[in-house]
Amino acid sequence: MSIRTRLREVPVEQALGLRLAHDLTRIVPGSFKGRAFVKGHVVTEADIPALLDIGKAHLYVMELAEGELHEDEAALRMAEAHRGERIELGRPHEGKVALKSSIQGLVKIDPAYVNEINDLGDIALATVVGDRLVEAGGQVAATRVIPLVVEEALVSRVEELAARFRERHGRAPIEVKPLRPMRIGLITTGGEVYSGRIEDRFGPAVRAKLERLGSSVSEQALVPDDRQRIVDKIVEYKDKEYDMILLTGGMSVDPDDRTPGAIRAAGTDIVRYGTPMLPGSMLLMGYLGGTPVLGLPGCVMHDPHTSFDVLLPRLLAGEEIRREDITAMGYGGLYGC
Ligand SMILES: Nc1nc2c(c(=O)[nH]1)N[C@H]1C(S)=C(S)[C@@H](COP(=O)(O)OP(=O)(O)OC[C@H]3O[C@@H](n4cnc5c(N)ncnc54)[C@H](O)[C@@H]3O)O[C@H]1N2
Ligand code: MOO
Repeated sequence: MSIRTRLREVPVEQALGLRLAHDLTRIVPGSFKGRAFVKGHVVTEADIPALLDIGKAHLYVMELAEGELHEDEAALRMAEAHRGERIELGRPHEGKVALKSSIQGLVKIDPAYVNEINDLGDIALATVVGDRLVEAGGQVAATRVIPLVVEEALVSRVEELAARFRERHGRAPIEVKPLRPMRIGLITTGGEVYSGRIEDRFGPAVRAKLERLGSSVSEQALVPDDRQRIVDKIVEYKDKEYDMILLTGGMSVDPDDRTPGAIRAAGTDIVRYGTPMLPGSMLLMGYLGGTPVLGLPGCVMHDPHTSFDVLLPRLLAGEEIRREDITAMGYGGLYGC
């Protein structure tokens, strides 16, 4: 690629609307040294006296050749091509444009698409990992071109790939899904809690995780380690049409661990018992007539980043969790346990 954009020297008074070819420095001895004007800045009426003040009677301006784009415009056009619903663009800063979420939600980014764009060369598209929670105002990606000036054809190619993605998938390559407020039934198993030997600490922890994402526990039941009692409660909560049923306690290998068997016996289709993520490996994911049913292992009570915390935003965004989604959680799923 040979760039034909040229530098031209012009008197300051004739620079209105032209683009600075490089940063201009201002020095005030003892108090300031820094950039007064940034490379790529388009000169305005008000800038002219300020430029004369820092001793610039002539400037180098950039004359973009036909079919070439300045880095700021290239970044803006690419960001616009990638972005979908609930994504806002930042202003170009040092040639890069940020994509930020306008809400708390689930960020969707297609990894194959990101690779395809970066494989074009002369482009950086850096993103967070998709299918994760993003807070309102949180940055999910940033993009730029590498040289100061690029062929417009490169940006057009990005726009074509983005358009093709939209056609195939019915959505933009980068977007954020809103979370739905859900009503949740919580079943707390464990004889030690049921009998009052110890205070329930799982309930408050699960409530806090749900409320932070706009959902709430509608009802909580304490149940002893008795398979039939747990089954009955699951069926009761299904009949009450809660959006999701969560169970805590008894998820591992002790003789008193009745919860996975009870979830199965209630008629739940088990997507997977056991999740390749640490912490949270003993999590069970299933569906009972379309209602998500999860068995939550002990670490969910005290650890802020478990397999439950990864799956919850997806469930609240209304996504169905499949076996392959659980399988994929192992790569990058070691958080320390
Ligand atoms: N040999 C193995 N040991 C453990 C395994 C395993 O697979 N093999 N799994 C480990 C993992 S991972 C977890 S997590 C823990 C606990 O799993 P459970 O979900 O079965 O938890 P419990 O045994 O029911 O309880 C553990 C601990 O937490 C207290 N607890 C439970 N519920 C409440 C509550 N609502 N409020 C307060 N405290 C609660 C309970 O009394 C126990 O002290 O197992 C590992 N070990
Ligand atoms: O499932 Mo355990 O909760 O990994 O620590």
